[in-house]
This record gives sequence, C-alpha cells and structure tokens, in this order.
Amino acid sequence: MAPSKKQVANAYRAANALGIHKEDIKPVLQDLYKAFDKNWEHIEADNYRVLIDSYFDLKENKGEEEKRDQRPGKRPHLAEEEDEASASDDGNDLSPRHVASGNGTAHPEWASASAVSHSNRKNDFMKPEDKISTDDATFSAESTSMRRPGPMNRDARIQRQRANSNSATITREDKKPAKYITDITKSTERLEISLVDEVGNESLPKFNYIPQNIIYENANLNISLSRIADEDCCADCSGDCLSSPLPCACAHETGGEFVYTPEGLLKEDFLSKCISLVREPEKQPSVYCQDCPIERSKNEDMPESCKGHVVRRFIKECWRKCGCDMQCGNRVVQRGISCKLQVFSTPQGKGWGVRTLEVLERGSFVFEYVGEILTNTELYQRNMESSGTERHTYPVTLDADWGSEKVLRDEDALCLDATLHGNVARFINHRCFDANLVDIPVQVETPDRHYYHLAFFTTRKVNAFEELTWDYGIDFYDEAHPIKAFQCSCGSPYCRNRKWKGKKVLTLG
Ligand SMILES: C[S@@+](CC[C@H](N)C(=O)[O-])C[C@H]1O[C@@H](n2cnc3c(N)ncnc32)[C@H](O)[C@@H]1O
Repeated sequence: MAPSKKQVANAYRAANALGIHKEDIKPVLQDLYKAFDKNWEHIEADNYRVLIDSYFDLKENKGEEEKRDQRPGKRPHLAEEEDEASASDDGNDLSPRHVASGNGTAHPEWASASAVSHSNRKNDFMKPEDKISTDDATFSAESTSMRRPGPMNRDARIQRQRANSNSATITREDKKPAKYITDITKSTERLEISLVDEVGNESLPKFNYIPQNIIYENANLNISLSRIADEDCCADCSGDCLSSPLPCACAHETGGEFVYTPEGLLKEDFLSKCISLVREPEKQPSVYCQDCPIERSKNEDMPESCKGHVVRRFIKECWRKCGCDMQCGNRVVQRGISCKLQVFSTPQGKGWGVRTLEVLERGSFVFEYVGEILTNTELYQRNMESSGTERHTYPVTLDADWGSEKVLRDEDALCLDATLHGNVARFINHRCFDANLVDIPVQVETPDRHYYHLAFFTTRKVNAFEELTWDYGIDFYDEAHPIKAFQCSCGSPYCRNRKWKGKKVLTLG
C-alpha cells in the first residue's frame, strides 16, 4: 500500500535529522520503494536504517565513480551488479572455482530447453499506480536503478557516526551495509529479480544466471521433433487447447484432462495428489530398479539394493509440433517466471533464500529448477573433486522415472547442478514436510522421461514477502550419503532434523 503523506514526511524528517536534504534523499527513497515492491514497512523499519544506509552507500559509490571518471583511459562502463552477482557467460570469473557437492537434495531431474522460447523478455515491473505522493510532489517508483553499494569509506563512516550520535535510534554501525542488486537475471527473465541483504551477513552469491537448462557434457539428451509421435502432440489444434470442447492428445498423459485451469493454476485434484506423493511417500506405489543409480552413487563397488522410487505424476505441456499458440493454456512452465520474486538473506542463518513479493494463489507455477544437465557419473566426479567444505550445495536428481527401467545406464541417469550456472530456484531453502512449494516433473520437448523440467507450484496460498520453501526429501541421518547433510533450521513443527537441537521429531498422525 502506498505510504501516507505523513509517512513520507517522516522519512524526510529522519534523513534531515542526519543533515541529509530532502532532494538528496528523495531519489534514494524512490529506489527503495521500488526495491521493496512498495512495502513501506521495510523502509521505515529501524527508524529508516535501510534508507539512510543506502543514501550513504550511494554517495560513496558516486564519489568513487567520479574519481574513476577523472582518471585518463578509464575503462568502459561495466554493470557492477552483474560482475558481482554472476560470472561472465563463459564462467571465467566464477569464484571460488569449485564444483558442486551433492547432499541428498531431493528427487527430481530434467533438463532442457535451449529450444524453449521466452517471449516478452523485458517487463513492465512498475506500473503508473506505483507512484506515491509526497507533501509537495508526486514521485514515481520508476526512477534510476540502484547500484550495489560498496564498503563504506572512512568519511562516510565518520559522517554517519556523527549523525548517529545525534540520533539514538540509528545504531547499526556494527552491521555491514545492505546489499542490493536490481536484477540478478541479467534481463534473461520476463521479470526482474532483485537481491537484498537486510541482515548484512551474506557475501554476494557467485554463479552465472541462466534461464534454461544447459548440457554440461555427456548427458544423453536427444531432443528432436521426429521423436515426438503424432499421438504425443496436437498438430490439428489451434489457439488455446483449453478452450476446445474436447481435451487434445496432450492431455492423455494426465488421464484425458488438462491439469491447468484457464487462470493458469493447477487443478485441485492433480495438485493434492502431487503433494501427497511427496509428503506421504510410504503410502504411494513404488517401483524398484535392479541397479539403482542412487545406491551406486553412495557405494559404487557394493551398492545396496534399491530402496524404491515413488511413481511420480508428470504434467505434459503442448510444444513445437502442436498446432496451438504460445498463449495456449497448456503451456505454463515453458512461458517462464511470471511472479515477482526476490532473493534475500535469511535471518535464520540458512544463507540466501527466495521469497515472493506478491500473493500467490494455491497451485501457482513459480519457477523451474534450472542448472547444468549432468549425468550421475559427472556429478559423482564433481563431488569427488570438491573440497567438501562448501557451505551450500545445489544438485538435484532427475529421478522421477528411474524405477521404470530395470537397469538404467549412467549416461541416462541425469541431474541438474545449479552451483555454477543456475536460475533463481537455486536459492530455495529446505523446509521439512509443510513446505509451500512442491516439485512436479513436466514433459515439454521430449517424451523421454530421463529428462524433464522440474517445476515448482505453490502448495497453498502464499503471502507477499513469505519465503518460498521446498522439502528436499533429505534424510538427515543417512550416514552413507557422500555429502554430509546440513543442520536444519527450517522451523517446521515437523522438522526431521530436530535431534541436533535436542528436540523430539514429530510425526504425523
Ligand atoms: C539449494 S541451496 C539454497 C540456497 C542457499 N541458502 C544459498 O545461500 O545459496 C541449499 C543449501 O542451503 C542451505 N539450507 C537450505 N535449507 C536449509 C535449512 N532448512 N536449514 C539450514 N540450511 C539450509 C544449506 O546450506 C544447503 O546446502
């Protein structure tokens, strides 16, 4: 909600108390208003700490830029945000140069989509109604984009300390300045995704943002139109398949009914079945492979027998061989992210997390997990080469269909690794059992189920500014797993890792 005139005046007053003029603080306020997606509470929190910090940080950055501009032979302007948030496309400036370590992060798998088309890449993030009114003017949130503040220089620090001595309420000198990046996606998504560090403890993530999966090297992924049989597509359709009187061939996979509503939400029945598959695996039918890739990755020489794989439900979307258009209601995941998201530093010490900036209805598609497509063997090699001391890990197994084959070849057992290259989903933190996202395998370009898109949908209505979480399906006490599990701080009453906190593990029913 837009702030009242009085609230805006209070912000100016807080700045003025520190000797900052209204005309200087105003653009900073505009940027923050946009950054926090019009959530004034964050701006006025802690007596406008973020606002004041941002002002000084920007001032310092500007000073440094001016100094740089005065130097002869200055280099052309580079987007500082991208330098920090992600490496160059060839990944050369990624650091540290280590590779992923699997820690038992959940089920799924898939890969894809150099061929997936994303239209309307740039967004209209702020609308005219985002304007907020001040005592004597109206300002729009569409102002200059904020740059990532650097460390404070001595003058700025002294200035702020002086100011603080006049104001008992601003006492955050011990905290690092807030970090802010306008768009971690480098304009590759339909909407910008900002990053904000309100806690002040996190280093900026080092990875290269990619909006679609990409093969690392050996994955046996053959995407071709010839592999899509006539009965697996709807060449005779046109426009929107959801509006035709009879569901087309693309609905066969889901029992002759489309899983999406005309509003783009998952239908209740399908969603609740998918949630049960994940939350109550013991009640679901399982299949067992003869030579399980999961067990092979734990002990290659003497793998244990397969523990069973829950048979997952797939969504099948229309694709290139279909006659419908890109706005067809059976093309949701392939159209990409359409809700406002933000990466933020979690106060519970989980590192970075991702949250929604808008209310999401139950059954909404949020994003897919994007990363490098690796074979199980490649992931295993990366694990071996890694130091094993990485704080966070980002691989996900694409195992939704592994049980259907007795023996799965190593080059067919695929995973996604978002450690070096990934999208915003690499920031989803784990929550035991009652997470607000569920992962669902989605078939788009190929009927070959070794590869699929791993899409996340909301399990309930999610409020603006709530963290988005996923149950990784992790077994915290699996000693055989190559990577030690983290100590869980999910906060769920059903946390499966409460023993380290001396708490009893709750079970359902
Ligand atoms: C896919 S990453 C999630 C993003 C990560 N927090 C970051 O800062 O990049 C998974 C890692 O996040 C951390 N993490 C996720 N969920 C957690 C939880 N419930 N408690 C503690 N740490 C968690 C663990 O370090 C885990 O290896």
